[in-house]
Amino acid sequence: MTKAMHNPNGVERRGLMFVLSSPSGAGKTTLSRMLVSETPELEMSVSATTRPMRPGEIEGRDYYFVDRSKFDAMIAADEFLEWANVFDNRYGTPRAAVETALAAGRDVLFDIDWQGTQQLRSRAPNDVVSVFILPPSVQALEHRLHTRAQDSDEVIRGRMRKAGDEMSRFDAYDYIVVNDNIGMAFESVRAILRAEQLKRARQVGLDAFVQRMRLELER
Ligand SMILES: Nc1nc2c(ncn2[C@@H]2O[C@H](COP(=O)(O)OP(=O)(O)O)[C@@H](O)[C@H]2O)c(=O)[nH]1
Ligand SMILES: Nc1ncnc2c1ncn2[C@@H]1O[C@H](COP(=O)(O)OP(=O)(O)O)[C@@H](O)[C@H]1O
Repeated sequence: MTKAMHNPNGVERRGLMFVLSSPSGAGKTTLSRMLVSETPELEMSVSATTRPMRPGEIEGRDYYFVDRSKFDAMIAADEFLEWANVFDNRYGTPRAAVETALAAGRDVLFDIDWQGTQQLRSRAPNDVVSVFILPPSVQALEHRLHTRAQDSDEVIRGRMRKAGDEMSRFDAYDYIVVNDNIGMAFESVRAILRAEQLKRARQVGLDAFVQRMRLELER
C-alpha cells in the first residue's frame, strides 16, 4: 500500500500508519498535536464525524463535521478506509487523503478507536503501528474531562461509563503508554515512532545503500 520515501540518512523506506487510541480524556489529541508539530514527515488523518463541533474545534483541522445522511452517502461511495459507531455517533477515516500521503512517502497519524484500528490492521498488517494511551488513574481521567470543559456533565458521565470497556481494549495494541506526565508520555510516543521508522523491513533501500558503499570500497 505504501511507497518508499527517503530518510534523512539517505535510505529509502516505506511510510507507516501510526495509530493512537485511548479512552476519551486520556490525552491522545494532545499527544497527536505535539507529535505532528515536531515530525515533519508525519501527517494527521482528519476524520469525518456526525458528532457536534466542540468549542475551539476547527472544520477540516479537527474533523470534517457532516450530518448523518452525508456520512452514509460517503459509506455508500466507499470513501472510508474504515468507519465505526462511537458514543452514538459515526466516525470515519476518509480514504483519499491517506492514500495520497502514503503514496507520496509520508507517515500518517490516526486518532481512531479500537474498532477502526482493527479494520486498518486487517487491511495493511505490515504498515500499522498501534499505541494505546492509558490515564494514570480514574480520578485523573475524570478531572481531565472536566478541565477540558468542552462537554456537558451528561456527556462526561457517559464517557466515564464507557471508559472501562474502552480501556480493556489495550491488549490488541503494539505499545502501551501511561500518560501521567505529558512530557514523558510524549517522549515515549516519539521514541516508538522513531524506532518503528528504523525497522529493517521498512528501510527498503538498505540493499542499494550498502551496495553503493561496497562498490566505492572496491574501487
Ligand atoms: N473508528 C474511528 N474512530 C474515530 C475516528 N475519529 C475519531 N475516532 C474515535 O472516536 C472517539 C471519540 O472521539 P471524540 O468525539 O473526538 O472524543 P475524544 O476522544 O474525547 O477526543 C475516540 O476514541 C476517537 O479516537 C475515525 O475516523 N474512526
Ligand atoms: N499528562 C497530562 N496531564 C494533565 N492534563 C493532561 C495531560 N494530557 C492531556 N491533558 C489534558 O486532559 C484533557 C483531555 O486531553 P485530550 O488530549 O483532549 O484527550 P483525548 O483526545 O484522549 O480525549 C485536555 O484538557 C488536556 O489538555
